[in-house]
Amino acid sequence: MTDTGLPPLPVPFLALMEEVLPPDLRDACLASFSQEKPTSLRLNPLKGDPDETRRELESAGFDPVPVSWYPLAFTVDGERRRALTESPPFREGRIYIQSLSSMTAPLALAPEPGETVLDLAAAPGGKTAMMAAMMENRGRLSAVEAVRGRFFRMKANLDHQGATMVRTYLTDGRSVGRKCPEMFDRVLLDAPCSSEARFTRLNPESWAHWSPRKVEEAARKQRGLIRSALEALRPGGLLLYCTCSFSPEENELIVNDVLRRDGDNLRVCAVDLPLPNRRPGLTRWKGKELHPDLARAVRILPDRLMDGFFLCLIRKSSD
Ligand SMILES: C[S@@+](CC[C@H](N)C(=O)[O-])C[C@H]1O[C@@H](n2cnc3c(N)ncnc32)[C@H](O)[C@@H]1O
Repeated sequence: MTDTGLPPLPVPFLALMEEVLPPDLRDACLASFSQEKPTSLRLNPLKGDPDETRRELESAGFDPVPVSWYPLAFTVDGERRRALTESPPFREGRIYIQSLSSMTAPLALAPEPGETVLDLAAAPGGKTAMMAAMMENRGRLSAVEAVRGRFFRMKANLDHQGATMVRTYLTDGRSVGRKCPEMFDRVLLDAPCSSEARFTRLNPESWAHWSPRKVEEAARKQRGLIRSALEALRPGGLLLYCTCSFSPEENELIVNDVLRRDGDNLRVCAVDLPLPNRRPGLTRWKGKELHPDLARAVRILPDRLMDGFFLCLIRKSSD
């Protein structure tokens, strides 16, 4: 037990945070692991008029607070979460409860109606459904998931959200690049990861399965998935790689690996998201210089509203 009376975070994790967090923000970031965040939600235009849904939430006393960088996102008091899940807008799929960090990935990739898009690690489908809404259910959106139980949960979620354009595939994402080379305009790889950004001292179970070895296992899978994602991307297309982990081994080092192998054909692009808590990706780790383009990757630092997140937008050259 520590000052707050809450269980302490694991020591190796705290050592990692010491290295990856900017010194001036370290205390505030670490304090966020002890705080209950508000519940965030996204209005779903595929199932109802967003203005009407927002007014309905207001009339029901949820006091939705707008999020400055995304007009369809709101937060409500965390104590109202249960009531929210029992409300008609939630039951009818007109809102989706989703972390704010999670919403940044589709926004950074910015799929457009009519495009051909791949979500390579998609369950439970929150980002897939958001992309279907951004694409107005027009074009082609393929969602791949390797774990059977999660796959069927995703299908039910997509159905509930009115994401009718999505084709779902129960398969290993590492095989997709080979089967569908250069097919997609945009690819989202929200990679399976060690989920370090989900840790909360309010629930020690959140890190029960974590260890530095798990990070290495996740990194191995991520290396296979990113290669498949790049193979599936058409020349000139965009890949968004993201995780909810802090470990550079799962983030910058994964991208560094593909940039070193195929740097002439890949370029890291700037992500246009006005978040106050974003910082550049690392360009140096454990005494090793990384590809300088990684400064254009984004580390979202945890705060009282958002979980930590990593985003990297990569364009494949068109020739
Ligand atoms: C971070 S979660 C995705 C969350 C999802 N994008 C969302 O926002 O709802 C990563 C997913 O990848 C799945 N996964 C793990 N290994 C995979 C593989 N080899 N191919 C495809 N999906 C995989 C996991 O089961 C998990 O559902």
